[in-house]
Amino acid sequence: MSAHELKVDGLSVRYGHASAVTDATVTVPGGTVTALVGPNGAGKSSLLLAVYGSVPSTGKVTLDGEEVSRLRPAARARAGIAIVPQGRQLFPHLNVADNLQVMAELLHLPKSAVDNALDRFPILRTRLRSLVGVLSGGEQQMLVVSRALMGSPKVLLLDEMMTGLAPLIVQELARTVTGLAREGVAVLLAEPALGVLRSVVDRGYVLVRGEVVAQEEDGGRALDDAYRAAIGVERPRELRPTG
Ligand SMILES: Nc1ncnc2c1ncn2[C@@H]1O[C@H](COP(=O)(O)OP(=O)(O)OP(=O)(O)O)[C@@H](O)[C@H]1O
Repeated sequence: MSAHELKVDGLSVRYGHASAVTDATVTVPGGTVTALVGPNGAGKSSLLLAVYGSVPSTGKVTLDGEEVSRLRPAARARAGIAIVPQGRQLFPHLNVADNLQVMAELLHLPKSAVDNALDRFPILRTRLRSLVGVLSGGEQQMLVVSRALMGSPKVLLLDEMMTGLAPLIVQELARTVTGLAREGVAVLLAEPALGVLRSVVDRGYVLVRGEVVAQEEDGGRALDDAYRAAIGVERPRELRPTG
């Protein structure tokens, strides 16, 4: 698969008179995991939602050189942009299969798409008829990722995907995300702290008060340092290089 590329150029999001994102320029090349880090309220979700088209914005979003900024969310999804939203946004009173079916219909996919979506996380096959509300947090997140992957997206936006999950689940999801990036998907993950994701992140941006204040190309550890410098927090002693 060839590598895809998402470009966000001069993107701004306003809610009434309040500015959530100001003139953000971010590139997400396929083949790498790109992170967007910033404190709570920095505008990470707003930027991701604007790329997906579910909040209004100004600026330009292009996917593989084609402008998608004027498309509605369903059309952007069909163009290849997928999102794992913060808070998951599943239908808790529908079962696993029906939650996937809803996305299959949105993307105009054949019935077999539901079955294919389960290949990444086989444990979900054993839960097909379970109501989503009774799944564990980890299973729900696997379902959200499976749902996002149904249309074989070119761009995957992940909003605080790891929050509140057990370390083993985080590792499994991180492996999946890295694999997708290596397949050429342009992966952008937003987190308020990288934590264990430091080791899977290749490059990224620091967002503070809606503005991109730093860009880092040298991996998650360097991005973490840039983030700490931007918000004026020192790295804990155990994370500092020795010697
Ligand atoms: N629907 C909305 N209406 C009005 N203001 C909003 C709305 N959504 C977000 N905001 C405001 O926009 C700013 C950016 O919020 P956003 O959720 O994008 O940040 P974030 O970095 O994702 O934060 P968090 O990590 O807490 O989700 C915040 O000041 C927030 O209060």
